[in-house]
Amino acid sequence: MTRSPLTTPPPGAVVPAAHPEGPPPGTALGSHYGRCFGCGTDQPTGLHLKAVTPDGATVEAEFTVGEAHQGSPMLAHGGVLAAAMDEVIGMSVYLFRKPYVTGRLETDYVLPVPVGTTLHLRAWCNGITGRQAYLEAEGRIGAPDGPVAVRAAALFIEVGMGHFAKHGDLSAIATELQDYEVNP
Ligand SMILES: CCCCCCCCCCCC(=O)SCCNC(=O)CCNC(=O)[C@H](O)C(C)(C)COP(=O)(O)OP(=O)(O)OC[C@H]1O[C@@H](n2cnc3c(N)ncnc32)[C@H](O)[C@@H]1OP(=O)(O)O
Repeated sequence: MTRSPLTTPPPGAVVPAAHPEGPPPGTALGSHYGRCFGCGTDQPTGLHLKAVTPDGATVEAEFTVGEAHQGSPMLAHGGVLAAAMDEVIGMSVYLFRKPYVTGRLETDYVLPVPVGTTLHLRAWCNGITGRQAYLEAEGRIGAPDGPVAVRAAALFIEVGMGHFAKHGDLSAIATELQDYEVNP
């Protein structure tokens, strides 16, 4: 992965263990919000990521590129692929049971991804220090050990739930998402 210093964990950043109250290994991770473009089931043109955590600390997911996801004819749009990486990385950091948002997302596009391809995504944490979490993901074509098509590195910033109350609609999240403390 080609990455900038902004997404490289500094010395002293720690990779957390699975949270004791997090999902057990093998748990399917449902959608956090039905209208989410990444994982929502009520978003017709969304990515409909299907995710599982194999170990309570990382995420594996599948995303099948559809007609609605094209950039050039019958090939996935780069922004859509970045959205898939953002989503799977977001799912992985929320395993640590604190709300984070994307601060920076860097993407390497390695292979074109045709419509109809199922991308096998994997995301993991390289370290957390203070409010900053350093994460990484890859997307492989056709199988978990298929050729790498996309790689991403990200900096996520921890926020309080007040972030969503101030800037968005906390009640819409809170009604669907029971795992988080909703008081800012
Ligand atoms: C509910 C469950 C749902 C569960 C959801 C599961 C899946 C969701 C997946 C999708 C995730 C998204 O797309 S989230 C949506 C896209 N992202 C956003 O909308 C975020 C918009 N940006 C912001 O709101 C803000 O900029 C923040 C919160 C990121 C940071 O603002 P702040 O809180 O005031 O903090 P600030 O002091 O600026 O920054 C804190 C530290 O981080 C550093 N920092 C901040 N931003 C950056 C940056 N872009 N690049 C480098 N470094 C940065 C600062 O230098 C500082 O370092 P130092 O001085 O401490 O060293």
